[in-house]
Amino acid sequence: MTSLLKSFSCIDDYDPESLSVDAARRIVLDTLQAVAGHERLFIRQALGRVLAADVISPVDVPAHDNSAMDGWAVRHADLAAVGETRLKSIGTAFAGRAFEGKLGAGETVRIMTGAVMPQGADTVVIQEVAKVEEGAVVVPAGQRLGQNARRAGEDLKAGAAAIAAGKLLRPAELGIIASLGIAEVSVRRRVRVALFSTGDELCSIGTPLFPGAVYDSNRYTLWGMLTRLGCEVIDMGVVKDDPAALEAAFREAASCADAIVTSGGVSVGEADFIKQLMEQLGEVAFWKIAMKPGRPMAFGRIGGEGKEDDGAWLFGLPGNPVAVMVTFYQFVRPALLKLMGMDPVPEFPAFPARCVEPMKKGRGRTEFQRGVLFLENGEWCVRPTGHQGSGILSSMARADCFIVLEPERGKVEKGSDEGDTVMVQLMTGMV
Ligand SMILES: Nc1nc2c(c(=O)[nH]1)N[C@H]1C(S)=C(S)[C@@H](COP(=O)(O)OP(=O)(O)OC[C@H]3O[C@@H](n4cnc5c(N)ncnc54)[C@H](O)[C@@H]3O)O[C@H]1N2
Ligand code: MOO
Repeated sequence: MTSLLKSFSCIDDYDPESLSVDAARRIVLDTLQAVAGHERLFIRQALGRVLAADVISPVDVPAHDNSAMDGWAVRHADLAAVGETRLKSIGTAFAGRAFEGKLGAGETVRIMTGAVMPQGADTVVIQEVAKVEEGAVVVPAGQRLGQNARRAGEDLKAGAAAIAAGKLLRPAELGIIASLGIAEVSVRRRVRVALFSTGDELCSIGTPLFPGAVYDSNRYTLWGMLTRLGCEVIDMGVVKDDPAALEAAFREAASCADAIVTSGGVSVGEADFIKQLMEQLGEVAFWKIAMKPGRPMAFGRIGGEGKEDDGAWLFGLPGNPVAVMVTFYQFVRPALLKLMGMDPVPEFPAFPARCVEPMKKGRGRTEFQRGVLFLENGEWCVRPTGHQGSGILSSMARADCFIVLEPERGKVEKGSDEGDTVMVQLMTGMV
């Protein structure tokens, strides 16, 4: 098979036993390309999709000079530098109903917010500072030329790219596209992700637990994270720890999906077949990362004979429920954003916070603890969410951030050499 991963010379150089989080993320992002398919959608359907081509503005926005405030449209040159100026009102301009005449010397027009600036006027005096006295409009000194007037094209210029290809369409972008009078846009097609859990101990909800069994929760957290990303999810259920069943599932998934996300079976136990099958059916880029939780995570490709449009990228996530979510947010989410066509793929928003409880930390690996942020005397603080075992999913459900402890860092403790300041990655509003 022609290698899709061969262009990564770093793959020859790294020690798979200790691949850093940054290196693993770089390999994933450098390997993947956006899916090729495009479709045209009405703008409401395009929410959460990625633009496939620049949106070129056919018009200036705003289309004409207009007032930003309710008040009086004036000619700045008429205003006295000192003292008051008395002007004669000659009409009214409404939004959507322009004043047709032209301002002459000493004249003003009553103007509403959004109304087209009358010919000759260059400045708007807000009504709160002007007085109407004995039929005259009295304007105090100190008005700035051009104040409260919005210029044609100041938001977007006709002929320029209003939104670039590669942008994820959020409500602000939908509004911009609508402001151009455009009803349809070209977006990348949805990314198809096949998903299955592996493990003989897994029981699906709706069936009673047999001795030693656990309910399959990973398929639900993964379905939720994938759905919020806007992927088309192909849920293939639970696959037993059996090489033949797993091989059949991989082949089926690779024939219909762009990416496959599995949970479980990536460690070194006697029923852990994922990496082995990946080697047999495709290629493995890496399978171990210097992090906790999520150390045994496999990334590679299944099938495809070296062609981009065949086969599927595989993310073999560890079975522990917290490890699934951590590896998803750290690697799978940015990878899927890249496949969706987002350019650039954004970094996880992160900032320093003071950790209010001491934490132990092993050197040599990145740890992703779960925490809750709060403000104390104007300072962002973070409290870990209790027991941090990688099977304790409630530690994740209570959290709104990851506390990221870098590889070289030891403990977190006030007064110690390493102190109590930690980096946190904000999880709220993600995806
Ligand atoms: N000798 C070693 N043992 C383990 C190592 C190691 O390096 N050497 N790594 C540990 C780490 S770290 C992790 S993480 C796990 C990952 O193992 P697997 O990916 O093979 O996962 P499983 O063994 O299948 O399951 C682990 C754990 O998670 C539960 N699980 C699995 N799938 C689900 C699911 N869909 N829903 C809910 N819970 C699930 C499973 O029952 C296990 O308790 O390996 C360590 N061992
Ligand atoms: O990587 Mo594992 O998730 O720590 O238990």
